[in-house]
Parts: sequence; structure tokens; C-alpha cells
Amino acid sequence: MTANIHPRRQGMPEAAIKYQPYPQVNLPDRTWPGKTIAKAPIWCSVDLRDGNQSLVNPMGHDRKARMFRLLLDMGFKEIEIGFPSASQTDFDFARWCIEEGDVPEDVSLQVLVQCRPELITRTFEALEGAHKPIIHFYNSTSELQRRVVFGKDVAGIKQIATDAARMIMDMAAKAGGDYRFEYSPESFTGTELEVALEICNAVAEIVKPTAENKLILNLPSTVEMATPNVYADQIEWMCRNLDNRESLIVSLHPHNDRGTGIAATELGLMAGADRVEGTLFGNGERTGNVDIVTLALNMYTQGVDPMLDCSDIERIKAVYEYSNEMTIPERHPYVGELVYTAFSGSHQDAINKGMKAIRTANKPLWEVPYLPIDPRDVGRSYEAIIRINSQSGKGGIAYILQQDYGINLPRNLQVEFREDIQRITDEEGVELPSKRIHARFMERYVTQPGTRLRFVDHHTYPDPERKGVRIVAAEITDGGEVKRIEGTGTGPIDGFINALSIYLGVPMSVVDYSEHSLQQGSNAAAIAYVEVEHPGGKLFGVGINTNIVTASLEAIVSAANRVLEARG
Ligand SMILES: CC(=O)SCCNC(=O)CCNC(=O)[C@H](O)C(C)(C)COP(=O)(O)OP(=O)(O)OC[C@H]1O[C@@H](n2cnc3c(N)ncnc32)[C@H](O)[C@@H]1OP(=O)(O)O
Ligand SMILES: CC(C)C(=O)C(=O)O
Ligand SMILES: [Mg+2]
Repeated sequence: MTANIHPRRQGMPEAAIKYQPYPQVNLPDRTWPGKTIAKAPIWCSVDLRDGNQSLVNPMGHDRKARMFRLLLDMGFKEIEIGFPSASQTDFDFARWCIEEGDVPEDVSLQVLVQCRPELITRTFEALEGAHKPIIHFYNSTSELQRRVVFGKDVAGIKQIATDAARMIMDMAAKAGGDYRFEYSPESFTGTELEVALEICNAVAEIVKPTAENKLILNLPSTVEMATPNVYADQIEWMCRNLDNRESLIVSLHPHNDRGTGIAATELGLMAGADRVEGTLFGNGERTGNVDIVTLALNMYTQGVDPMLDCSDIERIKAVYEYSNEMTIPERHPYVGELVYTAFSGSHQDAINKGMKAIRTANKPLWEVPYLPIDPRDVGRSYEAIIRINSQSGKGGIAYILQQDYGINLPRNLQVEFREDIQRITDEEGVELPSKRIHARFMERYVTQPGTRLRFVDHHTYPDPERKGVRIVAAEITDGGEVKRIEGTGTGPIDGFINALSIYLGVPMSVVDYSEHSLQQGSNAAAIAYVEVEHPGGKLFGVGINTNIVTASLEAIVSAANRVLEARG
């Protein structure tokens, strides 16, 4: 056995024999690690091409058109609409965009084509009449593809690119249109940097870009092969060494094979790239293209305007799912069903406190623990921020009652009620929806079905014999029978609990009291919370009434019922 094999390794071949490490870039004076992303790049959606070519069932007209409309609405200024020389569907779609697509003047339609004459000719036919379209031509330049796919050396591969560039420039000149051009040394990440540079410079020499009509040089991570820092090094190296950099737009086209497409793109932008090609939520070949929505919202959460409208993320998701016939997982950044939801107690507690602090501070700055973005900024609500299961704590339950029903539980009542909810979630092992939490609260503290005592009425008057003391005469029912009880105290609460203590023969006193209104307006109901001490401990009662004194006395009856229950 070789020393570096895990002794319990099973099945997989030895890594070092089957795979080799990706070479580092020799760039000791790299500058990108000190940079930040301070503005949005030029975005290009490749949903309708790279996304489409990876689908089980490629899009027909309707699915394409719906996606196209969304991309325009989101504010994309460059949209790769397909590979018109590859299929009639894509050709017809290009014609539809040009003739009926209502494409704004500042939007460039982009199409992909291989460096093959017959395909280039067909591409020009597809683009007739388009306003400033981008012709994106590509050929693979990687060492592996040179060897096994094309059987050509570097010169041969360079010639494929330069022949195509020449033909495209000739056709563009003859067509007289206002074309833009993009070249991709496809499989750039598998290409030696010197080779990629030589081919890109050779293409640029033919295209003759200017500061007014720049050549887009797209450096794709066709297959993501290394850690994101390596891609950043490659981009910085290319940006430093390309001829005539000011007439070029350096573009990234990352895929996500190692699951680090977002990081690679962000570091690539720090390394000097101007533009990003990607797809909504990262659909695309294999593990996908880089996810533009996540990139944009990552920028947004750093205070940088992403220049893309993601304010209706549910619409973006719906179109993604319709057009791609795929679904988005619950944990997908910014859009997944569960990404704004905390089930666990300490997260809920912190969110609850953070939301309260935001409400009271009345400042626009978003600072809520565990929520990197305000869900409302992308059209999501606060409804699902906190959901309750057996992992939840008092803060979460308090949040739900506050958020959904305007009930602000005092801290000790949160602790008490949490125990009750915890018993249920442990028993049932599933999530407890907000409605059930509220119903349980009402049943346990307010309506109390099956309990003995009910409050009916009361009046108070001064004790003629003791100054500052009032007599409370109250009517209650006990098991349905009307009872008149009497007690004394400094006010109605004091006097009423004294009356109940005498009647029940159980000493009780109020140790905490609070109340608040439940709705806005003059007919607002009040909710009162009393914490009552009795020989067996402390517990809460709650009353709800339009009259605040009545609510308080009902809360005492509620507590007394619970005392009786506790005493068996
Ligand atoms: C990384 C990317 O995403 S690249 C984009 C890939 N997208 C697609 O392929 C989707 C659309 N493609 C298609 O519908 C088809 O491939 C077509 C219509 C473009 C071409 O179809 P076909 O000619 O029948 O076949 P195929 O795709 O197998 O062609 C491969 C041939 O083209 C050559 N070739 C492949 N890419 C290129 C290129 N960019 N430039 C020049 N030649 C190329 C290959 O070397 C191969 O040559 P060979 O026939 O001499 O062996
Ligand atoms: C056509 C090119 C840009 C591509 O999709 C890739 O390299 O991934
Ligand atoms: Mg791609």
C-alpha cells in the first residue's frame, strides 16, 4: 500500500496516479488580492445559448421568448440568444427577436458560432437587420483538445481562429451593418497562457478593435479546473499582457465544475475583467454556468448597484422553471424557499432582536443577524423568516406571535410558552405552523376550554375604614354557577386577586403585569399579561378585551384557572 492512501480507502483509484495537480500561474506580483469590486461589470446572459444547449429538452419558441422578455426586463444589455447556424429553432428565434422582439436600442443581441465558414455564412443571414449585434466566434485552444479533438499544433489552431476572424470581418464589411465582435479561446483554462495570448492577439490584429468598437475577448473557464485564485491570476496575467488592452473588453465565462464559479468570477473581476457571461441561477453545461443573480445580489449586499433588477426574484424563478423545465433547490442563494428561514433557536432569537432593533432605529441600513439581505429587496416577505420546529426557541415563537398576530409576549411568558410548544414539536417531530402556535396560545391562556372560572363583571369603591384601600366586588362563574366575590387592594388588580385568593383558598399575588393594544384605532382590543405567584411557583395568565381593566381581570382569572390545573 502507498503511504499517502487512506488506509480505509475503498473503491476509488489512487488519486495521484489518475489525476494531476493544476499548475500555478507565475505571478508573484499579483495585485488582485488587494482589489475590491466597486462597480457592476457588463452582464451578458447566455441562458438562451449555453443554458439552452445543456437542457434535456431545449427550448422552443415560447420558452425562449418568455426568458428573453424577462432578461430585457431585468436590464440585460447583452443577451446571447442562441446558436442560429446550429438549428432552425435558433435561427427562427433570432429572426423573431430582430423582427418582432421589441429590442431596445441599447441592447445587443449576441449569437454564437464555430469558426466554420458555412456556419458563419448562416449566422450573418440570421442577423440581417439587427442593431449592433455581437458575433461571438470560438474555437477550442486547449492542449488536450489540440491533441485529441483537432489533431493540430498551436499554429493550426491559431489559423482556425484567424481564418474565421478574417471571414467574419469581410462579411461584416460587405453587409455594411454595425456589428460588434467577440472571440473566445474556448477551454481557456486548459490552454497555456502564452498560447491563449498569442491566439487572442492574432484575432485582435484582424478585428482591429477601437475604443469605440471594442473587441470582446472572452476567457472562459469552460471547465473549472482549479481554485478561484488561479483563474484570477490567469485573468490578471492576460489583462497585463494583451496588446491594445484599451480597445478590448475582457470577459469572464465561468462554469462551476468545482462549485466555485461565483468565487472565481468575483476574483476574476478583481483581477481586471470588465464583463461577465452567465445564466440565471446558474443553469448551463454540467454543473452550470456562473449564476448571475447570485453575483448581482452579492454585489448589492456590499453596497454596489448591480445594474440588474432582481426585485421580483419569484418571477425570475418562475420563468427559470418554466423555460428550463428545472426546479431550484431550497438552499439556492437568495432564491431558495428556505434561504430566509431560521428554524434554530439561537438564530431566531438573534433575528427577532435584530428586526426589533431595525424597527426602533428607523435607519435605512440593514443589520439583521443571519440575514445578509432584506428579503423584501427581492420581493420576498418576512413571513417565512422564522418557522418553528423542535430546534426552535422562545425568540422564534415570540417573533411569530408578534409578526403574525401583534402579540408581544413578556420575556418570562416566552420561556413558559416555549416549553409547551417544545413538548408538541418533540412529540410530533414536524414543523408547527404559525396558525397552530397562535391557536395553542389562545387555548392555553385566553379561551381555556374546560376550565372552572370565568370573569363576568366587577366594581370597586373606597374602603370606608382604610384610607387608600379599595374594595373590589366581582362576579365570576365557577363551573357555570354565578359567584360573587370580594377582596381589597390598592386597585382593581390587587383587589381582584385578593378576592380570588380568598374564594379559592389559595394565596396568589401578581408579580408582573404588562399590556398593549392589539390593533390600531379607537376600538383596539387590549391584551394583558399577568404573572401570578402561588404556593407552587409562578405562571402567566392572559386576557383580551376592548376594556383594559377587564382584560387585566380576565388575565387574573386565566392565571387562577392555570393555578387550579397545576394543583390538580
Ligand atoms: C463550450 C461550448 O459551450 S461550445 C458551444 C457548443 N454548443 C453546441 O455545440 C450546440 C450547437 N451545436 C450543434 O448543433 C452542432 O454541433 C453544429 C450544428 C454546430 C455542428 O454540427 P456537426 O457539424 O454535425 O457536428 P459536430 O458538432 O460534431 O462537429 C464537430 C466538428 O466541428 C469541429 N469544431 C468543433 N468546434 C469547432 C469550432 N469552434 N471551430 C471550428 N471547428 C470546430 C470539430 O473539430 C469537428 O470536426 P471534424 O468533423 O472534422 O471532426
Ligand atoms: C462558447 C464558449 C464561450 C463556452 O460556452 C465555454 O467555453 O464554456
Ligand atoms: Mg460555456
